Amino acid sequence: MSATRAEHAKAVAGSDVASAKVLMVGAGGIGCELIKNLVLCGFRDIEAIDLDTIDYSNLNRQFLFRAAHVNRPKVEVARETVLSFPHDAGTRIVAHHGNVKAAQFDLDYFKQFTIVLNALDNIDARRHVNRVCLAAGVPLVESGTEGYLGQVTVIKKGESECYECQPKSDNKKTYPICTVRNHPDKPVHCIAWAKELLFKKVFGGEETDLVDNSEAAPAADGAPEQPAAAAPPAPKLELQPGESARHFAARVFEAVFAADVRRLLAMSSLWKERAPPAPLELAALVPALDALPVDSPDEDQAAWSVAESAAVFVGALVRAFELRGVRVGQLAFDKDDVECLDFVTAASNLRSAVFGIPAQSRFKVKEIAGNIIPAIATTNAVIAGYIAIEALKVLRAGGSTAQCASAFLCRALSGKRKDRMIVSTRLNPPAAHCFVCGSASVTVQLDLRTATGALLVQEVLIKKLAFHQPNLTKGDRGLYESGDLDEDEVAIEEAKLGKLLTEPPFSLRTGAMLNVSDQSQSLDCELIVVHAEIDVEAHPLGFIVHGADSIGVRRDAGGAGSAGPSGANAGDDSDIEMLDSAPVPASDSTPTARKQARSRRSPSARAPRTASN
Ligand SMILES: Nc1ncnc2c1ncn2[C@@H]1O[C@H](COP(=O)(O)OP(=O)(O)OP(=O)(O)O)[C@@H](O)[C@H]1O
Ligand SMILES: [Zn+2]
Repeated sequence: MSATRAEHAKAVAGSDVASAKVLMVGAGGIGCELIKNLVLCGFRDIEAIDLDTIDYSNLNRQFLFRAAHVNRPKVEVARETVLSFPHDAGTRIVAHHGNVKAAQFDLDYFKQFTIVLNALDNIDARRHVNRVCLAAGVPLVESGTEGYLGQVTVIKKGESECYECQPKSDNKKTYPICTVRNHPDKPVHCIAWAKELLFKKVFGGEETDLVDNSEAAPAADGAPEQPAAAAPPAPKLELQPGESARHFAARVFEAVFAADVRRLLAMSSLWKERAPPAPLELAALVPALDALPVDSPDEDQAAWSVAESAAVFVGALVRAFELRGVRVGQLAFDKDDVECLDFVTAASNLRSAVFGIPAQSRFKVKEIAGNIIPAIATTNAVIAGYIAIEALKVLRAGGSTAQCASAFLCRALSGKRKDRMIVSTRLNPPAAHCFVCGSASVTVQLDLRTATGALLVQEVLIKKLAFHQPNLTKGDRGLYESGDLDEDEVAIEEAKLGKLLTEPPFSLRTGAMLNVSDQSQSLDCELIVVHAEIDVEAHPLGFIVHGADSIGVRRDAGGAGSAGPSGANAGDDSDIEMLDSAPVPASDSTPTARKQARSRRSPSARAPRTASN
């Protein structure tokens, strides 16, 4: 935008803009565009929060960043670069490098803003900002992009639907852990195994058991089927002193594609109605191990043969040690890292060979394992433009959302006249069933014979319902506390997590009515705990949240009172999560699995820093 156009925008917007105090959350793809729009529109009092640092892969579209900025906090560089553009002399930008969920960004912090603009990439952070803005009564412009699709909407307490009024799917599929570990039947199960279990064990130093012994059927006398009962603990897969990388690779191969497969074969109950797996033998596939070339293969589009996969498996491990040395054991999967991708492709295809599943090309594995939906710079630019437009409407209406709309950027011409890329609709009113902006209660069904404090607090309250620091009470009895606690108090609260919900301090019975409150989100709601036998194949997390659940089925969507169980995809570590590669509708601003994982980094892991001019 030229200086003249900026002058024009300012004249149109008037003094509301110059006097507004605006908070932007996220300084990535959308945020870079947005902060530039804000400054050029004449906003003079801006604060921005982002927890990330600049990566090379951001440079193609996060245009405020250059190669020299790599590893610096995004938010600080965004501020510096944008202040090098023409701007009002009085423009003040405060950059906070930190997590928006950190204690310093509390209700009082949010209350000072005229408007908050989200430029985030994950549901968890969006839910948090949604809650704090509702409590603070500050209008929030929410946005998201995915590939060519994008969306902007405006949220204000009592006026419009909040971020959590409508069901959100995070586009992740979960696969039952037992299927992935013991009896895969799809390529994606093998890719999930290679990426989430084997890779983390070999490269990430995790002590994962690759076989689930609990699946061994009990024999007639009640003892588990052999050899599961006598099964040795999973061997550690680490390079031994004096061992060559090639021989280590061969040992890993033998452990996971032969010994583990024999362990599985011995669980005969698994193979009554399934074709049994067939162990592989490395010597038959790679006859001359010591002379094996270790280069990465050129072939990307066609699936490798089993022998080629075996060779790539060894080659990728050898190269990883040559290139990374002692850092093997602390690596995280990166789809753009050749060794990572070769290893995961080869390992998943070898596993597929064991179970008679078709092999996949490296290209396809990259797509599935890398959760790839390309980020498109133009989509971000269009959406950031719309965020600014909606923000201007709110300011002109004195903080009201009456003139605002939800805008959807579509992939093809759309709308009634089929002549628009951007379709807008009126804002929906708040949903009565929402436990966040309304006063509905939440019901959770779990098996009270086995459910622990950890299941209720960590899985239900934190992961499923997105509480940040939940406090749990029953009447005037405090059951669990989190947040601002000293070390001793933390130890006391942590000890409760191992307790059964039927035991003190919980002492819950079916139908118990609890209160959950979270000061960091200024949210409280009623939680009803109901005992039920949970079908763990259908609900691998071990609970069902439903009833007046904003992430279950809507009551007003036909199933009065019969809200169905919510999806089992709220970030469960006991299942394997993979992003479905299918594109999502524009109405769903979703994150990638990687991004969600990043948002779960604790605030303290990245100490907030502040810079201002
Ligand atoms: N809890 C949070 N607090 C502060 N900032 C956050 C939080 N969660 C996400 N963000 C920031 O939101 C921004 C989202 O932008 P975007 O998705 O374009 O970034 P990106 O992850 O670098 O892009 P890509 O994933 O496409 O490479 C990121 O810069 C990220 O750091
Ligand atoms: Zn709501």
